[in-house]
Amino acid sequence: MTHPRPADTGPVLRATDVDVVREGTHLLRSVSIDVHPGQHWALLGANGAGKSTLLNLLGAHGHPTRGSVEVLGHRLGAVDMRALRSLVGHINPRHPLRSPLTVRQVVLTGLTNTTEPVPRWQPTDDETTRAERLISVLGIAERDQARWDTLSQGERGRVLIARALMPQPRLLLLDEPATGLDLAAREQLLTSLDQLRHDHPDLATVLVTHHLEELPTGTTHALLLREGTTLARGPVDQVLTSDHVSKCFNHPVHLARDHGRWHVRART
Ligand SMILES: Nc1ncnc2c1ncn2[C@@H]1O[C@H](COP(=O)(O)OP(=O)(O)OP(=O)(O)O)[C@@H](O)[C@H]1O
Repeated sequence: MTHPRPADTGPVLRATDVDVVREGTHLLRSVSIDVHPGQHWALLGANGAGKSTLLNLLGAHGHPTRGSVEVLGHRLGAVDMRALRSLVGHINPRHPLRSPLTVRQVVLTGLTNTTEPVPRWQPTDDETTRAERLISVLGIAERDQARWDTLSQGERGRVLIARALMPQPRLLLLDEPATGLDLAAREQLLTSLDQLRHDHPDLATVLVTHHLEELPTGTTHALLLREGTTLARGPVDQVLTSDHVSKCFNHPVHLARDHGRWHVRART
């Protein structure tokens, strides 16, 4: 086993002909994806299509049954998975924090990769400035000193994105980040994601959702999964068509894009 260091060139993610079989069932079948710096992928599919299964592989949380997965240039199976995971910004929506930390303290725990602050550890001035900048980009600057247990679900989601970005990962994985948010919170989150992508042009992201309305305007590519197989994959305007989305969700829909955002309605 080697200790991984992020490779500087090539795709940040490469999955090639991946199968995942659990208890005799194919959860993924021959799925491939290459994600390069600066690309922002949407992973779409109906309930049970295999999105979370694929995202877990891409975040080095599991191994494929067949095929290969390379994360930041390191092939799963040949590196220390825990160390590799620490290089990927992966957000756990059920962040298991118990103590009443402030927004800023939670964001800073992204540097120590711990839930609670490490005793006697102090951030440098640069690290504190970066935390402040991320808190501002994520639109939660007024809540900087608010305690975690007083935050709304939408605010917590944005704190966790800022936390995941503290170690300056080259890859950010987002699993349904807008689930449960009200209209304003969802729109603030999407604006923040677009701002983030603008500020960090080399950052790559993969975002899972079933709702096309929840895609940020900066989405560049999409992979549509249906029953564990790839229905379409590539640049977003080629993949997100009414025909593909109707097949993906097994329901006739009309898809439109307006001011960079997508809207879906049932076809009559
Ligand atoms: N360990 C397992 N053993 C057997 N089947 C599993 C296992 N884990 C997941 N599944 C099944 O695999 C399928 C894909 O699950 P997955 O969570 O990846 O789908 P998803 O696209 O993320 O779905 P959702 O949109 O509902 O979150 C589902 O039918 C699920 O029930």
